[in-house]
Amino acid sequence: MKIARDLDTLRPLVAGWTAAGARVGLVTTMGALHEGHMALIRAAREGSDRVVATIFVNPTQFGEAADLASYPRREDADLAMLRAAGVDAAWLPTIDHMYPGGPDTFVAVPSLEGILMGATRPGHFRGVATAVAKLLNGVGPHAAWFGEKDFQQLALVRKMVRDLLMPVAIHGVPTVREGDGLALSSRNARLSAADRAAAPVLHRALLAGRAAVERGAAAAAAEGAMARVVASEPRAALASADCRDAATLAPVDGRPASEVVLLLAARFGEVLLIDQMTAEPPTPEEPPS
Ligand SMILES: Nc1ncnc2c1ncn2[C@@H]1O[C@H](COP(=O)(O)OP(=O)(O)OP(=O)(O)O)[C@@H](O)[C@H]1O
Ligand SMILES: CC(C)(CO)[C@@H](O)C(=O)[O-]
Ligand code: BAL
Repeated sequence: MKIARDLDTLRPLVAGWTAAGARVGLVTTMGALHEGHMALIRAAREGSDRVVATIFVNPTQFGEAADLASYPRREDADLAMLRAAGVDAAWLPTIDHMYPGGPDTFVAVPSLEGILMGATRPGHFRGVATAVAKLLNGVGPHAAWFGEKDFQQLALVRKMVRDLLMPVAIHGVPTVREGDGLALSSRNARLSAADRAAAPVLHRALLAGRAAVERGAAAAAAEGAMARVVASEPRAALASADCRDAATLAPVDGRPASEVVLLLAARFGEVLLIDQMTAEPPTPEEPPS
């Protein structure tokens, strides 16, 4: 596996592969890798001839300096995991390479960046869109893979790529979970033992929300069902519980007519965890013929 820190190293490598007819796939990460990231790498390997993985803790998507400072960094272990997973090149850009002269030019997706998690973390998605645009431009892949756990991020990246006519396919990968249902996340390592034991309440709440949607309940009732399950866990502080149209993230009035996504965010101590699940409403009864 090649390791590149600047574009002068990365670009000739990718250009050589592309010239030889290889399809180059991309997986972007912020490091502290786990099995969720490995699922993205496996999907990228299946859909590409060469895979580039990036590790970059992007400062412009962090609101609180403390969150950025405490973000886990484990470069040696991460590189060993990428190598073992068959990644062809790891790109670890420096802050100066990503933001020469400091952050100035940004990519905005106003319809998606201020809602849901964007309301809880102002500025976060502008930073994500900007970093992803730069990583896509740096590598020039035929396709890139993102986790459904960060559902709003995936929707935002799809929209940005469509709106900016970027020649890349965006693929979603289902959320990888621990045996007790907790979605794998780099942030889980920051949970106390008691909060770690409490955190699977998010998954149970999503299952309750999905059951409500599948019974034909209104979106507000599914949101209420999720909120009640989270409230039953004293260590969890609910940040948001939403039932939205899965394709557009628009609010749903009354009973959903098509696939929805249930989105949950809750704090366990200082740690904000998110999770999501899609759900299909029951098909309406066929009118008698
Ligand atoms: N459990 C998971 N299953 C599938 N994909 C995941 C999972 N966790 C993260 N990903 C995906 O991995 C990519 C890189 O995410 P990132 O490096 O921020 O990891 P993370 O564990 O989500 O970290 P954080 O704690 O900041 O949320 C994103 O596309 C993200 O959606
Ligand atoms: C997509 C991403 C790499 C942008 O910094 C980050 O938000 C992440 O790891 O999910
Ligand atoms: N996985 C999303 C990155 C973040 O929370 O900043």
